[in-house]
Amino acid sequence: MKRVLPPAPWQGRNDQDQPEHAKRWHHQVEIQTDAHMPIDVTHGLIGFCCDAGVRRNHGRPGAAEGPAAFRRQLANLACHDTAVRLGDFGDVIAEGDELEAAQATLANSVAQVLSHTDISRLLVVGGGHETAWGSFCGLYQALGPDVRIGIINLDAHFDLRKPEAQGPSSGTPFYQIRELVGADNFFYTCLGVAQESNTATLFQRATEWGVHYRADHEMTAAHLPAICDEIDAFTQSVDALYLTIDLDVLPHYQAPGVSAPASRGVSLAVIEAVIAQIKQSAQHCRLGLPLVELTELNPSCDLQGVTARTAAILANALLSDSASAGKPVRDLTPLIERK
Ligand SMILES: N=CN[C@@H](CCC(=O)O)C(=O)O
Ligand SMILES: [Mn+2]
Ligand SMILES: [Mn+2]
Repeated sequence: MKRVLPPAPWQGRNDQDQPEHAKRWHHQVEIQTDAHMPIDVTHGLIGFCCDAGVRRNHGRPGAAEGPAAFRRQLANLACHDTAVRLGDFGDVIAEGDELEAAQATLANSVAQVLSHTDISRLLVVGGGHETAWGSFCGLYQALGPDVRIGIINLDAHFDLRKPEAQGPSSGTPFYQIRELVGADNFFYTCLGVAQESNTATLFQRATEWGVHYRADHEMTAAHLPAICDEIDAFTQSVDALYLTIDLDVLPHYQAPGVSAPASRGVSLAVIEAVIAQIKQSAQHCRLGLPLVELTELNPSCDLQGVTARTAAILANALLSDSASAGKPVRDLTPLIERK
């Protein structure tokens, strides 16, 4: 198991017309070339190159290539928040079926970056949703067991499967997290659940475990005021937020490049509004939103890079404060009457 520097340089357009006002993300990136040399950045990025979790969950492999496709798309997006300096801390690469070792390396990398840098937010990109187990363990390691971590998962799936004989997979991370933190410290909300993609067993488990969830058809613009209130209430019961986004929460035409594309899905506009609300609510949370994540990007199933580009657009919203998705939800929904 290893952690390596980004395999390809960050490249993009260099506009000659007033270049100081023509910044793109590749201009804002600093690569950590020496693990012992601190870099002066505001945000961080770690890639997780892993197919083992999806393979064990009987899905379509290809997520190991996600971080590279993501970097290529983010590099050329215009960056309007030039205060952002994004530190690229490289990729954790899983070899073969060595899932648990790769997750442990990811956890150590996340904990190291969160504990030894001054960044306000770390983005983990890649893998199937088994990434969440590594990321969460890193956050838990960095914050300590007494900190109540609220998990917000935007996903068509609960991912509350009990690990089977072959071990954990992309379908088990939140089951594993509850085992780690204990029932009383498990604060989990799952938004965008597709009824036909989760068995009755999983719905029953979610209900018994007090998981707050919303179905995909309850995630429209008309539902945003209620969703915002729920996010606010959830945030008030925890010390820190961890937002994980499984790209299969989006409709298949917005995110075809995932293992399990959604027929219905939640629109990008609603996902962006939810992100904006989470960022706003996190300001009232003692430890904010230190960790965000984008999973299940599978370039081998993608069409014209649309899923990678969608992931990059979401990253722009997660990491920058001047993207349209950074505006308070209430400003984005002036026509919706609040209850
Ligand atoms: N992370 C993915 N989880 C889903 C995959 C479903 C599928 O492949 O159809 C799950 O295990 O339920
Ligand atoms: Mn998932
Ligand atoms: Mn999913």
